[in-house]
Amino acid sequence: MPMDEYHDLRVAFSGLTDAQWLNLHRYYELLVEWNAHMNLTAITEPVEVYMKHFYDSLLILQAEDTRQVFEAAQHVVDVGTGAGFPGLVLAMVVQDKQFVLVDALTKRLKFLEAVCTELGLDHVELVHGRAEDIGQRSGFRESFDLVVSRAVARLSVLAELTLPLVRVGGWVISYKGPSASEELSEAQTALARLGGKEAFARSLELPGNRGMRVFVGLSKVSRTPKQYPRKAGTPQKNPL
Ligand SMILES: C[S@@+](CC[C@H](N)C(=O)[O-])C[C@H]1O[C@@H](n2cnc3c(N)ncnc32)[C@H](O)[C@@H]1O
Repeated sequence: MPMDEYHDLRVAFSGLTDAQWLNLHRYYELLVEWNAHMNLTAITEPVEVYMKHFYDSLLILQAEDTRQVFEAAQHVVDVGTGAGFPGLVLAMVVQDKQFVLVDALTKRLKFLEAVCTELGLDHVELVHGRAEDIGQRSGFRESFDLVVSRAVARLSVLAELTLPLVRVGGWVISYKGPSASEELSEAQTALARLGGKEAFARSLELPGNRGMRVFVGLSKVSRTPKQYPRKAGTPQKNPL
């Protein structure tokens, strides 16, 4: 990486310790290495990975309302984490919480396992499965303080994949883009049925014209009725 780009990145990530910075670097190397034989990310150029995956994942720590929710949470789950965004990046810089990373694809979990083992991230649990099934499982259902999720489904569907996992009083923070307000109006029935309530939509710019991140915060105000989530595939085929 050219020195000026390295310098700009170091400034963008200046809140990190040297150890965290080195861990992110190793994560980057493993991501690109594994990506050569499996589909983990379309973005591989170093600065773009750092900004669009790592920096974006950590943006939740920057706005006041999202940071407060995140800091108050002890037990966090990332639904549809893929190659670890945002959950694994957050776990690399925050050691005093328990993180669960869920994904439906085994091969992505294998990659995450390799990263966690090499970097000694023993506060991260990897769970293979569909959110619809995990949301009905005891030990997972209504047991998390916070669900985070990026690029998994529209809010009307995502609400059914995430709200059943959250305890009453907990939160879902979804990493959305400019379609957030449209998705929110489409999701009102789902929120009402699942015990969720729209609490905030916070927009932040990614540096260098890389687009806008809109965090949608949903609070869990009442228990989710037992029939939700419905069986795997139904939320997507027939959104509430
Ligand atoms: C487009 S990728 C996004 C990955 C990552 N969150 C990111 O932002 O780069 C969507 C991921 O969600 C997972 N996924 C989709 N539906 C799911 C479900 N119902 N339960 C668990 N994982 C799911 C997919 O396997 C995939 O890894």
